[in-house]
Amino acid sequence: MAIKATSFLRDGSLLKTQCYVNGEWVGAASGKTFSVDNPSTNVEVAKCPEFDEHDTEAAIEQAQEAFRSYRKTSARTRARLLRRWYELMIENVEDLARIITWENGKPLADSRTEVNYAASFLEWFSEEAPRIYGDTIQASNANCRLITQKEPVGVCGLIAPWNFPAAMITRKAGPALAAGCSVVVKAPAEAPLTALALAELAHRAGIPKGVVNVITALDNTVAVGKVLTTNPIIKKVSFTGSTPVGKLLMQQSSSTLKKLSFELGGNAPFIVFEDADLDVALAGLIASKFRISGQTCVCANRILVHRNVYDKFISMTVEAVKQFRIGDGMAETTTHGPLIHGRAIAKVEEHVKDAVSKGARVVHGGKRLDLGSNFFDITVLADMKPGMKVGVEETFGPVASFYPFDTEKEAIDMANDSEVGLAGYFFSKDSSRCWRVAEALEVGMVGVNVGAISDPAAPFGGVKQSGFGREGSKYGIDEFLVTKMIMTGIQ
Ligand SMILES: NC(=O)c1ccc[n+]([C@@H]2O[C@H](COP(=O)([O-])OP(=O)(O)OC[C@H]3O[C@@H](n4cnc5c(N)ncnc54)[C@H](O)[C@@H]3O)[C@@H](O)[C@H]2O)c1
Ligand SMILES: O=CCCC(=O)O
Repeated sequence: MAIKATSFLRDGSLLKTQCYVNGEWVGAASGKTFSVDNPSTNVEVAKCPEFDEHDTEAAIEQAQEAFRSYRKTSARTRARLLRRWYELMIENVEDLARIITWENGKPLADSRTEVNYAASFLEWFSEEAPRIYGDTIQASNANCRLITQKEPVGVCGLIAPWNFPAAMITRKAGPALAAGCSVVVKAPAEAPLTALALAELAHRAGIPKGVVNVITALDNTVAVGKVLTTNPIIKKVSFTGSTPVGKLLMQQSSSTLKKLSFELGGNAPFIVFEDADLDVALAGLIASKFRISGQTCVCANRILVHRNVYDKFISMTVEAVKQFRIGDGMAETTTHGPLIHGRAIAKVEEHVKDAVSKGARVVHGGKRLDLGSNFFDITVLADMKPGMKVGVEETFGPVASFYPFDTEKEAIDMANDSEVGLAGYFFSKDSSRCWRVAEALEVGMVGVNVGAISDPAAPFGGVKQSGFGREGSKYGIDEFLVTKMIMTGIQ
């Protein structure tokens, strides 16, 4: 039974439960809906439309129509629209944060941080929009003049995950709109209300109808994804999510050779050298490992600690996690909330059991909590060994697993022993080592003596099976642009 949100939102009209297509709020043609549940309580918070292939195709066609005129707007106009969208997010931080916590479960403080982070991508790309440049090139033929100009790639399909239901959308929609593209956003089924609230703010910001479209689906996710990756109108797919789904979408997108950027899963190494400042390393670990209970792609997943400081650093970690307050994300005192759903809990539980069965030691936590079906205790595992599932797969939960090492080479080899390469962190006071290790790590992003690396100014993305393309930064807009060469013959 859906609960009324107006009781805890200042502006109840931000809670939208229909899809946003061509500037209008619409349901699925079939009338079907799916339910969105609060992970803290498992209580249904809303129902959203179950879009199917036909609904999706209609949204894509509207986006195509909008693209024809939007691509011709001036960069300054697009900058102002994005700026206004940004300002509206900032004016509504509290309501947006509450919607995130309601459907995603993360503590309110984390949700507020996410809204500010998400808005920062709109601000950043409002500033990038007027700074799209081409080149003047010396043609080989003296009778020709050669320039390049950047053009918007076209209608984009944006597919985002539930763990950052605001930021993973603005990090794509911001550069897409700045470049002059229109978008069809497939909101995550677990947390679609945030995306719909963002659409409402885009509407209020005056973004022309059809430029931003937000659609929802649960059971039809695969069918909707198939349309977004095969429909010839879509020229670009930007996907953030797991590596297995990324592989499927890449295969599907090959049928029409779409431009792609894929932000996929991670398995971040976090190395603490003997010469590290352990207090700094601990602060970095708490920020990296336990942010939204370990459900981020850049979470430390394998904590490699020099044997001489191994026991001490584990004790320090246990003392720190004892201060956490696990509970319903809506309570201001909560520091760590539930996991997103039962499948996430089952995976964490399986990883812990697997590690223990192969000789790992549970130093803290290790089990479900009696707070609701989606709560798992903050867990610290010691004596980890290669081959345990925690080290091989992305756990995506509150499990800190510690591996001892003896030499720098051993640490680097262990860190690089992964199919994926998104983020990596290490802590050391030796500046030569800092350069050596930063350059040796096979990842797209390195945190040196820092555990929080997310910044709209920084290029975010991975190598290996963590995907390709960069979001944020001066590079993020290129993902939504194509280069046109114009050669002019002169008489
Ligand atoms: N690299 C990054 O920037 C980044 C950021 C956040 C999350 N992630 C990754 O995302 C994963 C967690 O998110 P998730 O559980 O939502 O991932 P997921 O891959 O299951 O889903 C991501 C999105 O894709 C949709 N989806 C799933 N199957 C689809 C299909 N066949 N066609 C079209 N869409 C489909 C989902 O509904 C969701 O909207 C983790 O692996 C995490 O590391 C990566
Ligand atoms: O989950 C991955 C994204 C996290 C971030 O951008 O900080």
